[in-house]
Amino acid sequence: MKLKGLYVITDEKLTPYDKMLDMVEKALKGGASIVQLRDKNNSDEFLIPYCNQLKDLCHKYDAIFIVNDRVDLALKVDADGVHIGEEDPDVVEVREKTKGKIMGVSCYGSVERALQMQELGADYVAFGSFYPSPTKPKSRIVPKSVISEAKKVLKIPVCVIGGLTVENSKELIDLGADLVAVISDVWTAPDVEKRCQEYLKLFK
Ligand SMILES: Cc1ncc(COP(=O)(O)OP(=O)(O)O)c(N)n1
Ligand SMILES: Cc1nc(C(=O)O)sc1CCOP(=O)(O)O
Ligand SMILES: [Mg+2]
Repeated sequence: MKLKGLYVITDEKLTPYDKMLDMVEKALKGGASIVQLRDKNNSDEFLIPYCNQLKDLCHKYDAIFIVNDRVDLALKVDADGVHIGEEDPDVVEVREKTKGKIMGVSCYGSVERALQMQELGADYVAFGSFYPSPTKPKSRIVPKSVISEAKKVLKIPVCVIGGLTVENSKELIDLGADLVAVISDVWTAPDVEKRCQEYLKLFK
C-alpha cells in the first residue's frame, strides 16, 4: 500500500451503487493505489455494506481505502483512512480519533496550510483545483507553482486534484505531485482499466 500514483474517487452519479464495485475493480486492475468513497447524501447504514466491500476489494489489490468527510463512518468500517477539508470536522480531533489511520487534508492553494496540517499529523495533503472541475465547477483554480513550492518544504506526499486528465496531469507529476486524484476522467472513460493504466505510465 503506497501514497503514490493514481487516486480514484467514487461519485454518486458516475459510479452508481449498482455498478460501483465493478467499476472500482477495473480501476484497481488498471493500477489505482487509492480509492476514496465520496458520498454527500446517503446514510451510514446504506453505505456500510458498500464500504466493507470496497475495503476488501482494495486490499485484494494492495490498495488503500479512504472515506471522504465522514470520520465516524470511516471508523465504523475500519477504513484505512479519511480525507477532510476546511468544512469538515476539526483536524486535531480527527487526528485524535483516527490514530494509526491515514489522514489526508485538503489545502486548496495554500502551502502554509499544508505545513500546518503536516505538523498536526496529516499523512498527505491535497492541492486543487488545477483545472475547471466537471464534478466541482465552483472550485477555485490554483496556480501549478504551488506544487513545486510545497515539495520544497513538505515531507509528506502531495496530491493534486481538480479537472485532471491524462493529458494535463503529466505536467503536475513533473512538478512533483506524488498522487493524482481523479473523478470524471476515469469514470467517464470508455475503458476504465485502460484509462487508469494510462495514468500509471505518467509516473514512470
Ligand atoms: C484527494 C482529495 N483531495 C481533495 C478533496 C476535497 O476535499 P474537500 O475540500 O473537503 O471537499 P469535498 O470533497 O468534501 O467536497 C477530496 N475529497 N479528496
Ligand atoms: C472532490 C474535489 N475536490 C477538489 C478540490 O479542488 O479540492 S476538485 C474535486 C473534484 C474532482 O473531480 P474531477 O476529477 O471530476 O474534476
Ligand atoms: Mg470534505
